[in-house]
Amino acid sequence: MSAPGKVAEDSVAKQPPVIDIRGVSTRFGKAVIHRDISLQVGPGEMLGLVGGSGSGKTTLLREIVGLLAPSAGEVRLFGQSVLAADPEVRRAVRQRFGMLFQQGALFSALSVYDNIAFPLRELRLLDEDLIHDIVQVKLAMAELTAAHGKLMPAELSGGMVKRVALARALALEPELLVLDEPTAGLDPDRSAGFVKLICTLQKELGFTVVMVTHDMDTLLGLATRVAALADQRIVADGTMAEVLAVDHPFVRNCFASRHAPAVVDKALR
Ligand SMILES: Nc1ncnc2c1ncn2[C@@H]1O[C@H](COP(=O)(O)OP(=O)(O)OP(=O)(O)O)[C@@H](O)[C@H]1O
Repeated sequence: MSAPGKVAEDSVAKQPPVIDIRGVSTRFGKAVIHRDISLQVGPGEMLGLVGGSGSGKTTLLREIVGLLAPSAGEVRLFGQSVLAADPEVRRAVRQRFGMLFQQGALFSALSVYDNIAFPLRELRLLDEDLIHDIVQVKLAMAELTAAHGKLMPAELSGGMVKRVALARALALEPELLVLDEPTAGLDPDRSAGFVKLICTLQKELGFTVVMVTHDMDTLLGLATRVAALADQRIVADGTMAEVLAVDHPFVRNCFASRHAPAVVDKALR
């Protein structure tokens, strides 16, 4: 008979990874973007995906959330295929992650309130009183007030747009947050504030994060693990210190920027 602690450990060990990318290859016409990529991300991890321009980072994020089918291989979220044939399975998987993509951050014709309420209304399960209460909670989580709810997206600063998009991504209490360049277009102070907000919420709510970023401060502030995409594959994957130890031209160039000393110091501390 196994000890009670052993049973608990076994059940944790059997949890499927939150993201399971298996043998993914991507082609657009003759261009090969990914070649046989496999990558698993476990609960609570915060993975930063880095790579040169055009290396296929956003494409991989689109495949993770099921917006694009890989040419070969499969992406599973929470143990289920994101492109499952059964629409009920797809819907259930869809409700377990939130995303914040660079393009189309908010619906410009809807108020802040209605943007955040949108995924809640889509469920067709909640009455308007409950939706109202949830929207207020999400506004507060994103450090916004009820008054912000009345504004239209065009009336918001860049930082506020990001916060509203984050509030909307968190509306359904996702277990996974997918972020494409979350701090792009923000000045360093706003960027640092947004990174801090995501970190605080992740500590409170425990969601898993996968993020694409070019910004070293964002990477250092958020990622507990880094994967580098180059030559159509993952050429480095691990802690920042482990990635820095990989001898690959992209890794050397990427971290040989003006930020390199800070990155190396923080990673190796
Ligand atoms: N739908 C598509 N049809 C054809 N080619 C595409 C499509 N989507 C992306 N590509 C091409 O695939 C390559 C990878 O694009 P992707 O946007 O994933 O790169 P990225 O690493 O995110 O780049 P960046 O850092 O510049 O945003 C690019 O050459 C792009 O032009």
